[in-house]
Amino acid sequence: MNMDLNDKNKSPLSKTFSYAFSGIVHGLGQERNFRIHTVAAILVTVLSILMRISSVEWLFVILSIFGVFTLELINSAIERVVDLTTSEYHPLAKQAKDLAAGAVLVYSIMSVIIACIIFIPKLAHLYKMLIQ
Ligand SMILES: Nc1ncnc2c1ncn2[C@@H]1O[C@H](COP(=O)(O)OP(=O)(O)OP(=O)(O)O)[C@@H](O)[C@H]1O
Repeated sequence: MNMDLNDKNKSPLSKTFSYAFSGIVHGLGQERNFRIHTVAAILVTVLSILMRISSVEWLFVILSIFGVFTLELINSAIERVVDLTTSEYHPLAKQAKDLAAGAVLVYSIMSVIIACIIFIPKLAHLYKMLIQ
């Protein structure tokens, strides 16, 4: 409630940004999966720089990284809404959480496929050069 009073002087746009930003910070702080995605994103970014990937490849890497983060945030939001609705076991609560988790998994699988398409040929080429 105090936060709402303090925020009265802010413009609606800056409020929107600050709420969205606090959601991201909360996700990073509270969600284990979010931290795993952050480590993976840093590793992929470093590998992309080292491998000097093309602009088009960067677009796919960026879409993969931001897509997983976005879906993970939506998944966390759905988990909280479900928990707010019921603390009892309910088949629909299970379906809602499993569907949201499934969405993250589907996108993560796509991201891994993209990473394989981009990096396996480059790593194979590097390996060939090293053993020659
Ligand atoms: N109220 C509920 N009713 C029925 N099943 C539930 C309920 N809450 C959770 N579950 C089941 O337990 C699983 C784990 O739920 P939980 O809320 O612990 O999320 P989680 O998988 O730990 O998510 P994360 O690791 O991202 O925090 C859900 O995917 C769902 O199958």
